[in-house]
Amino acid sequence: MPTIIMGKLASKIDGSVRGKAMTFLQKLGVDDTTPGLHIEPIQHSADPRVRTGRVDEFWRAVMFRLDGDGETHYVIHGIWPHDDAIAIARRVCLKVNPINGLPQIEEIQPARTPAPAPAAVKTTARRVEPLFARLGHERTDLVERLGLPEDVVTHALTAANEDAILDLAQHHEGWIGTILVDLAAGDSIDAIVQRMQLEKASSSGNDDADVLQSLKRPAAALQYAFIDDQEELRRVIEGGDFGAWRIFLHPEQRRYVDRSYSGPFRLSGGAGTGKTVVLVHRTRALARRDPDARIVLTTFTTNLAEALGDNLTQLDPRIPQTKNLGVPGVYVTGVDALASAVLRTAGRGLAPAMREVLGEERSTPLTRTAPTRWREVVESTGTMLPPEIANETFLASEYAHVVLPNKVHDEAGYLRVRRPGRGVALDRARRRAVWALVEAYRARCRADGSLDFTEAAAVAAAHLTAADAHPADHVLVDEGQDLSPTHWLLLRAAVGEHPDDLFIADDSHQRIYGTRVVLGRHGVAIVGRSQRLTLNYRTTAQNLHYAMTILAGGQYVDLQDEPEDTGYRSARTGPLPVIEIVDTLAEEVATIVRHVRAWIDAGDPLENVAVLVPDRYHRDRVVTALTDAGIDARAVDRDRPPADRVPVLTMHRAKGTEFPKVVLATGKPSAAEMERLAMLDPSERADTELRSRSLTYVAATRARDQLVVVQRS
Ligand SMILES: Nc1ncnc2c1ncn2[C@@H]1O[C@H](COP(=O)(O)OP(=O)(O)OP(=O)(O)O)[C@@H](O)[C@H]1O
Repeated sequence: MPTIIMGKLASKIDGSVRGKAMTFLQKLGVDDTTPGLHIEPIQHSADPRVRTGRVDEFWRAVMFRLDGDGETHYVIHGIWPHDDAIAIARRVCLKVNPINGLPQIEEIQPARTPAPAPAAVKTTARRVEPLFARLGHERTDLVERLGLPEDVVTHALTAANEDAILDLAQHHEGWIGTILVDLAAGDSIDAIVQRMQLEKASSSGNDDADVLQSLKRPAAALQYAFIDDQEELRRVIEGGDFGAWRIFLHPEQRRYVDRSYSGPFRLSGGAGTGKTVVLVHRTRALARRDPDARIVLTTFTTNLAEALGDNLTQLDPRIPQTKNLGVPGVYVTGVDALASAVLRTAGRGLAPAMREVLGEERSTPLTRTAPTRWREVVESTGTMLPPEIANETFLASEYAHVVLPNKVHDEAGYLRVRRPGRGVALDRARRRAVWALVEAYRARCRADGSLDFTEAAAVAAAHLTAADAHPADHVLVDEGQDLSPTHWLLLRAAVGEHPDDLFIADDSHQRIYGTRVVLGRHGVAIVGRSQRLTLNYRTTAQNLHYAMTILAGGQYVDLQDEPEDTGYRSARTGPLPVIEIVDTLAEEVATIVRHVRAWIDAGDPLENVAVLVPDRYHRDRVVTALTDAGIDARAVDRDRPPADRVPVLTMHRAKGTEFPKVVLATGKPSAAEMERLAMLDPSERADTELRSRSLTYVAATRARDQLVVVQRS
C-alpha cells in the first residue's frame, strides 16, 4: 500500500473539492493502480518522479512518486484545475538541499508569480541600510550555512525592514519562510542551524531514498506530514489552514513533544506561540508511548480545560479521555476540579489531612467557601490594621502564599513563619492582628463546614502525600502562571518524582488571576529545564506589536523569579490595529456596533467577529445593542462560543480563545474600583496594575487578523 506524504500547500484545498480530494487520496493510499485514478507521468517534466492524478473531470493532483524503504510513497504537492496542474507538474522538481539536508521544491522554468519586490530602500537624504546588512547577515552565510536559495537571498538582502522580510516569508511555505522570520528577528546563524537541526546531506547513491530521508528530518515536519491512516488523512483535509497545528509542527515544537525530561520541565512563550499545541501533542505522545499511563492534563479554569479536551479530540479521537482520576487514559480537568476529585475519593479519610493543614476539620469539605468571605470578616471585625493590610486582596494572598503552604495553625506559628516574596512587611503587632483575622475567617468556614479553593488544594495535596498515593504518571499544565502555591503542592503530590512527571506551559505576561508564584518554593524544581517558544502563529506582526506596547515598562517576573523575556515575533502580516478613543459608554457601544456591522456587511461569518469587554455588565449591554441593531449576538459565559452568532466575552473569559476579527473595549475602572486600588499597599497596587495590563494583552492577542481597540478617554 502506498504511503501518502501530505505537503502543507496541498492541505489548503479549495473547499469545493475537499470531498473528492479525500476520496482520491483514500483510494491512492490503498492502491495506486485503482482504475479512475489515472496516475500518470508527464512528458518532458523537469522531475521524472512527478505524477498527476485525476481528482475529477476538472481537478488534477500533482505528486512526486518515491520508491524507497520497500514501498511506494506519494508526496502530494497540490491540487489544481487541469491545465494549471499540467503546467506546474512540468516545471516542479523535488530535491534535497545539499547544505541543510531538507526537502526543497524547485521550479525549473520559473513561470510562477514572482514574490513581490520587498519594500524599496528609501533613497531620500540619508540612505537606509537594508535590514540584513544592519543585522550583519551576509550572502555567503545565508547560502552556504543555511542553504537558502540564491534568488530568495537576493530579495532578502535588499529588504528595508522587518515588514518587507515578513512579506517575502509569506511567499515561502515551510523552512525557507521560517528561517527568514528568524533572521529578521535578529537570531544568529548558529542559533538557527541548531534550532532547525540543519545538517549537510550525505548521498546514499539512491535519489529516492535520499529524498525520503530528508522528508523525515525534524524541520521537514513544518511542511510535510507522513499520513498514518485514513482517519488522519480526513483530519488533514478537513482541517485546512486552521487545522495546520495538528499536522505541521515546528521542529522546536516537535522537540518538546517527543523529548524525555529527567524531572519537571517548563515551556514558556508569549501569547500564540503554540504552547497549548505542544501540550496537546505531548499528551498524545505520552498516551501512545504507554497506553496504561494515567495522564492528567490540567489548567486554571473549567472552560480552559474543556477547550484542551476539545483540542485533544480534534488531534486524535483515538486517545482515550477518562472522567476518573487514577485510571489509564487522559483526565482533562480544571485544577480546582482536580482537588475536588481527590477530596471526593478520599471521603472520610480526609480528616487527618484537614488537621495537618488547618489544625481542625471541616464538616462539608466538598462545599466551597463564598469568595466574599474575607470582605465579610474585615467588615465585621474591629481591627487595628490599616486599610492597605485589612483588605481582601492582601489577606487572601497572605493566606494562600504563607499560611496554607506552611500549614500554620496558630498565632505562635504565624509569628515565626518566613514570608519570602511578600511585598508588605509586617512587624510583630501587625502579624498578631493579621492572625486574628485569619482565625475569624477560619471560624466562619468551620461554622458552615466549607473549604475555600486554596484550602481544598492544600488538603488534597496533604492527603495524597500522607497516603503516598500518586494518581497520575504524568501531569501536564497549561496557563501555569495563574496557579496558586497550593495548586502546585497538589500537582506535585499527584505525580511521583520521576522522568516526565510534570510539564508546565506558562507565560507570566498573561497572569490575570493570583499573585505571582516562585515554583522552587513549592516543591517544583525546574532549574536548568526551562525553554521558551518565540514564534507567534496566531497574531499578525501588527497586532502583536500593539499588544507588546501594552506590556512595555512593566516589571514581569517568571515562575523561576527571573525577569520575563519579551522577544518574540510573528510570521504573519495584516492591517494595523484601529484605535478608537471615545468619551462615554454610549459612544463605546455605538463604536463597537459600527465595526461589527462593517465586518459583517463585508461578508464575515458572524462567529469570526468577537467582541471583548471588561465585565459582564458591559457584555450584556453590548449583546443588547448588537441585537437591537439586527446582529445575532450571544454572551459567552460557561458555554463554548456559539456558531452563527457574534460572541461577546469578558476579557477573562476570552483567555484561551482566538477569533479572526476582534473589537476590544478596554473600559475604564469604576469609582469603587479606583477607591479599592487606592487603599492597597503600593506593592499590591503595582501587582494589580501589572495584572490589569496583562488582561488587556491577553485580550488583544486573541485577534488573528484584525483588531479594533475602543478606549475610554
Ligand atoms: N505548528 C503550527 N502550525 C500552524 N499553526 C500553529 C502551529 N502551532 C500553533 N499554531 C496555531 O497558533 C495558534 C496559537 O497556538 P496556541 O493556542 O497553542 O498558543 P499558546 O502559546 O498556547 O497561546 P496563548 O498563550 O495565547 O493561549 C493556534 O491557532 C494554533 O492552532
